[in-house]
Order: sequence, then structure tokens, then C-alpha cells
Amino acid sequence: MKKILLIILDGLGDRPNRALGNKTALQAAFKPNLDYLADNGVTGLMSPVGFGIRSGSDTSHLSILGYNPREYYTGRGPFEALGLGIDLQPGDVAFRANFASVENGRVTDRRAGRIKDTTELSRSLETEIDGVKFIIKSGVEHRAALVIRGPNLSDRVSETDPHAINSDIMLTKPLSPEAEFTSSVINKFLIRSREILNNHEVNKKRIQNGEKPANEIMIRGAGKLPEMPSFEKLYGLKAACVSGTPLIRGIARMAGFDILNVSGMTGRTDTNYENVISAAVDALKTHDFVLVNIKGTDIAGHDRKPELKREVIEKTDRAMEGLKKLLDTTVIAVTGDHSTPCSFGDHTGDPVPILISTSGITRDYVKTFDEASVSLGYYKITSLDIMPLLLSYSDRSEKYGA
Ligand SMILES: O=C(O)[C@@H](CO)OP(=O)(O)O
Repeated sequence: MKKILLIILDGLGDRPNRALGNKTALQAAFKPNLDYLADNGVTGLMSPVGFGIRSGSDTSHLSILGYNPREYYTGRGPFEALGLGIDLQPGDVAFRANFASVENGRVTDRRAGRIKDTTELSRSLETEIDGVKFIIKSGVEHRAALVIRGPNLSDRVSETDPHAINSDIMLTKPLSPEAEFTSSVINKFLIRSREILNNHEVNKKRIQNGEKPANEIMIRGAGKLPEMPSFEKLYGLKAACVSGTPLIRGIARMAGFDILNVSGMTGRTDTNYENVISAAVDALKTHDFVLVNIKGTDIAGHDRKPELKREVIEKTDRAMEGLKKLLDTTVIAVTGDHSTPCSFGDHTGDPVPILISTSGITRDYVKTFDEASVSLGYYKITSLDIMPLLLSYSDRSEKYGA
């Protein structure tokens, strides 16, 4: 039986970009190690969740790990909260929150210029209103989690993220009658938060420095704690997660993974790629399955920066230099969780390249790892096919039938 190393470059898939000579970031990147693994492995295209679906990182990671989101997904919020170390209790409603910039009632930046630290802002918003506790914890850049705790709370409330700039700021609405109280108490919180954030020293300083203020908190992905069997129970695998992204850490925590902390791992494009990959290699000594998530490719895609996306791929590739040595004992798979084309600035339903490499594998004829090359590879699969393939290539599958 072999170990399994699954490396997910978030938002990896792309479309040809004029700035890169009509190539995708993967096609334009110098990436000898990814190409080596593709050449010495089997490749193909993977559609996250299903063909043509514009999945979020939450639903795609769940399905890659074999948790069908149609069965287990209750919303993004609970995973963001768990990933930030909040002990979610049954009955709590959790949201993903964005610190955003607003001018004259309109959203000018959904990410407040990818603000570096919102800890003080989050702290200033914590409160209790009408017997409901508002717990807010800062994540990486503009991201945060909001948890509301109290009796009779419902997650059937609408989001307040317009997902587009120049849109009016929003309040939440109940999506069913039992959510009326929840919606009204959240709106009291949001109105109060606007006042606090607009007068906050941090924002006054940001404006003085010519930076956009983080003066709005937008919420989405309402959900309650999901019920999921552990990864160990599903597959008999002891698993670890190496990711600086709270959402991914939250999903892994929910699945019972060991969540590793790595020096220099930021969850941003400036993460220490060498440390991330070597922590994963170390973790293979004590775990059967290691999940790595590299977030920079997705950030570059959202920010429409193809050169940055190429750079993230090249840095990841350089850090992967030593992985060739593991192929006798390990199945290595590399893919994305969805496409975030720089020309589109958001997730699309385009399929993502996948490679699976290990010694003794029957190789296909693909020698380079990019969207077009792997279309000639062996597999056209969805994310729900990944775990069965990894179990099979690592000689861990159970026989189906006698
Ligand atoms: O968290 C993120 O990186 C993205 C989703 O991939 O969300 P947002 O667009 O709100 O930044």
C-alpha cells in the first residue's frame, strides 16, 4: 500500500490570456517538476462537482475528498468558522464575511484592497443584540467568519454580498417565515457595524494613507454545523491538511484531519512554498493521506493577474523538486479545485487538469501539465471520481464483488 499526496492549486484552471501570448498561466509557466509528474503518470481533465458546474472551493474540496456536497453541504460559513478555530455549536449559524470598501452606499471593492489585518476591526464588532451573541473572527486578507449564537436562529437568510462592485450595499432578508427574527437581528448588527467601521481609527488611517477603508461587512454562505463521517471512517486513512486557507482547514477539521501549522504559510501569494511542500512530505511519514492547498493561483485569477498566476505556479513547481524521489512509496496527484480564469476574474465551470503519478503506473502519452495537453490524457472525470482513483492507485481499494 502506498501513501497519498494530493496537491490542489486553488482555481488552477484558466483560459488563454493575451498578456501571456494567448496561453494559459499553466501553458506559459516553466514547470519542469509538474511536467515530470505528468510525463511519469496518467493525466486528464477533472470537472469539479459535475460537468460545467461553477463550484466554490467549499463544494469542490468536499467532493474531491469524496463528500458529495449535495448530501453534506450546509453552507460555506461553518467551514470558515471551524477553520478559524471557532468551536461551532449545534444551533449556531455561521457565515463567511468579507470586509469591503463602500463609498456613498456603493461597494467599491469587495475585498477592501485585500487588507492585510482586520483583527482590530473584527474585535470592535463583537456584541450581543436581543439575546444573540455575534462572534467575529478575522481570516486571511479581507476574509472573516461571523457566528451568531442564541435561541431559535435560522440559517434561511439571504446574503448581503452583491458579488459585484458598484452595487448598492445590502441588508439580509428572511428566506422563510421562521427566519424573520434572525434576519432582523442581523440587520441591527450590520447597521451598527457600518457606524463602528466608518468611525474606526484603522479606517481613518487607511484613508489618510490613500488606502480603501474596510467599512462594510458583507455576509454569505449561511449554514449550521454539518454532519459528516470522518475521513478515517470512510477510507481508513489517517489524514493531514497543509493549508493556510481557513475554509480548507475548516473542511479538513470537519473530516477529522490533523491540521498542520507551517512557518511562513500565509494563505496568500507570498506564502513560503518550500515550507508548505516540505511540511507535506514530512507529514507523509506519520499520515496515509496529505492534502495540500495552494491558494495563490485563485487569488491571481480573481485579481485578473495572469503573470502573478504563472509566478505562483512556477514557485509551487520549484518547491516540488524533491517529490520525484517519493514515487516508489507515494501516489502523487495534482489538480485544481476549479478554474478561476484571469480573463473572467471568478470561478467558471471549465474543467481542471489533473495528474496522478506513482512508480509502476500505466502512463498515458501526455508529457506536459496544462489544460490543452491533458485533454489528450486518459481521464475525463468529475471530482467525485478522484478518491476511488487514488485508493486504487495506492492499492487500498476494496474489491467490488467477489
Ligand atoms: O475567498 C476567496 O478567495 C474568494 C472565493 O474563492 O472569495 P471572495 O471573492 O469573496 O474573495
